[in-house]
Amino acid sequence: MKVSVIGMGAVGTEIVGLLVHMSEVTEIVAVDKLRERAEAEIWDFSHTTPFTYAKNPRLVVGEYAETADSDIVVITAGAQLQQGQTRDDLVRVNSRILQDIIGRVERHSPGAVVINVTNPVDVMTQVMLRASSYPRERLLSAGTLIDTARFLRILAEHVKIDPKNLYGYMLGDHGATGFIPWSLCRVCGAEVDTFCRLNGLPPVDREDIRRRTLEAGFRIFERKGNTNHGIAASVFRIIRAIECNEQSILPLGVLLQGEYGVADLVMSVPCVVGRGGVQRILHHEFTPEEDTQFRASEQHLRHLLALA
Ligand SMILES: NC(=O)c1ccc[n+]([C@@H]2O[C@H](COP(=O)([O-])OP(=O)(O)OC[C@H]3O[C@@H](n4cnc5c(N)ncnc54)[C@H](O)[C@@H]3O)[C@@H](O)[C@H]2O)c1
Repeated sequence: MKVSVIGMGAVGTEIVGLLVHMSEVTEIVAVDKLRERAEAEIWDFSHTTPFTYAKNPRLVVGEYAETADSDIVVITAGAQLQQGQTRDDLVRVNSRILQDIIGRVERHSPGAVVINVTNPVDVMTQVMLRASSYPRERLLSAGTLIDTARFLRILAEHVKIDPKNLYGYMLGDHGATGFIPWSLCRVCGAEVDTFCRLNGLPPVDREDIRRRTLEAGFRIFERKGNTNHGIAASVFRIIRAIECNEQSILPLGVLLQGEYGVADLVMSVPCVVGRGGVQRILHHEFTPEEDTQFRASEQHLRHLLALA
């Protein structure tokens, strides 16, 4: 499998690291407008291969021509969030960058699955869908997978159970209007409140957990100027699901065309992910309160899209 990463900054580099050390991919191509920086990262990674037990993939730094016939293309290129900016401030500048990038990517890899990470991630994915011929199942956004990881981590601390054993998501939008559909969340098969009551734990403060989940990225950003480990692990998780045709359920940003009553908008909902990208969009009956939150996400994303 050949994976190309466009944008070798903090996030792209971390994704390449996970691919080099833990995946089965045979070729990794790195592209960045700062070519020397990408070269340095790839050379540095090449010096890990004598000591790692991974597949020793072919490592290439190149222009778009070298990405030809990629199975997966990950896009992390773009302007970085500046202190005091919201993800929403990036809309205009990143729209222009990504329209250009997706044209080049499609020219060389029309059959690839494209995973977008650049923020605001769902809106930028829709911008690229409009600027290309990729079908919605093969041009998707990392969506709320990172928010879901943060949520599960926080919930895990409350119930004192490994987060991999918990079930739940953050959905809607990777931004201020992301929400937790508690009607979907389960611990040991039980609703979270029921599990806590039966196991001597205090009930969860739902609003507090949502607030902490949404603030987690900003708290990291304030201290180190970016977030990269969690999002890179999220993208690696998507790549593995595709590579192994897992048919795992992941909350990703996908173009909704009537699902959940939403027409023509990329939003994060539970998707079945395997070979070829999003194989199915799952349907869930939200409670009235969750549905209100979902509509708030929809309105927020439509507002941002109008800025693009
Ligand atoms: N979706 C998420 O959950 C999530 C999480 C973290 C970061 N992000 C987003 O991912 C993006 C990358 O974050 P980062 O921390 O790696 O930023 P970064 O500034 O470290 O890296 C961005 C890279 O893109 C390159 N670049 C810019 N324009 C380019 C172009 N036209 N062609 C090729 N390369 C280009 C830059 O040279 C730089 O190396 C940002 O938009 C950030 O907001 C998203």
